Amino acid sequence: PHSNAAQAVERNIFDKIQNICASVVRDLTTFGLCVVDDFLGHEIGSLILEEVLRLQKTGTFSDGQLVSAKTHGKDVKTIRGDQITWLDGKERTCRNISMLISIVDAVITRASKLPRNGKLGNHRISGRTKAMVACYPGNGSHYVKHVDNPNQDGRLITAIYYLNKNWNRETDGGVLRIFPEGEFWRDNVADIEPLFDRILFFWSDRRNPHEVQPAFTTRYAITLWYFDDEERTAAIAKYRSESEFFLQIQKCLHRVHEM
Ligand SMILES: O=C(O)CCC(=O)Nc1cc2ccccc2cn1
Ligand SMILES: [Mn+2]
Repeated sequence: PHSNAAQAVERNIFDKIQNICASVVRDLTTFGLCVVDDFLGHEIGSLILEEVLRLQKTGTFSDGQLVSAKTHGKDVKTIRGDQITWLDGKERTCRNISMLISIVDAVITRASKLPRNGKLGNHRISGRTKAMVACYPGNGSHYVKHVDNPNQDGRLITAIYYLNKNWNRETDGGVLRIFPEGEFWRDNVADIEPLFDRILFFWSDRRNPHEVQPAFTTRYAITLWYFDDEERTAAIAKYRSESEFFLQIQKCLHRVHEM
């Protein structure tokens, strides 16, 4: 049996998760996005940051794709964009990142099962991608405006956990600018600073085009994408039939060459 103190802590965490789920449902339904600050607390956030820094030191990050920085329309130099690595959360060396993943899983699962769960009510969520750990080197690297899931690949919600202590948008840049569609926003944008221990949820589809503005300090984030069951199943079936189709074409072409 737990001590009273442990029971109090457990109840506190449970209440916290309940409140977060309620705000995820309310804010996704009303604004198409939801920001939660002080998600895990300073100690756990710092442990996660340490693991990410260790991953970077051990060179598991891929080299970020090259992006050309344009000035007055001329390609002045190609700079490295974000460096990324994918984790399934079972790695022994990333226990704290694994804990983050299971907590976000719990929040999304519970939010999608709450009664009166708004627009989440139309979806069954039972899967997600691996966790993508991203690092912007801070050399002015940015991410061009895009939609995460423009063509129904199954991804419903993007969840991004930020790890950047003492971030100052004036000097460090790196703001995530979302151009949400929907009545509430009209022509306004949502500028999200990548603050330490902040988590952001938003619909992954065309409702939320977004860009990362040039970052001038190293900028870390961990992203998870959650699948809508139906859309994901359809996307896999479509992918299978398309690759079948291309295999058939290849065989025909191959036969033509042999003739
Ligand atoms: O770091 C942020 O604030 C968000 C950055 C961001 O949008 N990253 C991102 C990264 C992606 C990598 C591969 C495929 C699609 C992707 C879509 N979005
Ligand atoms: Mn994106």
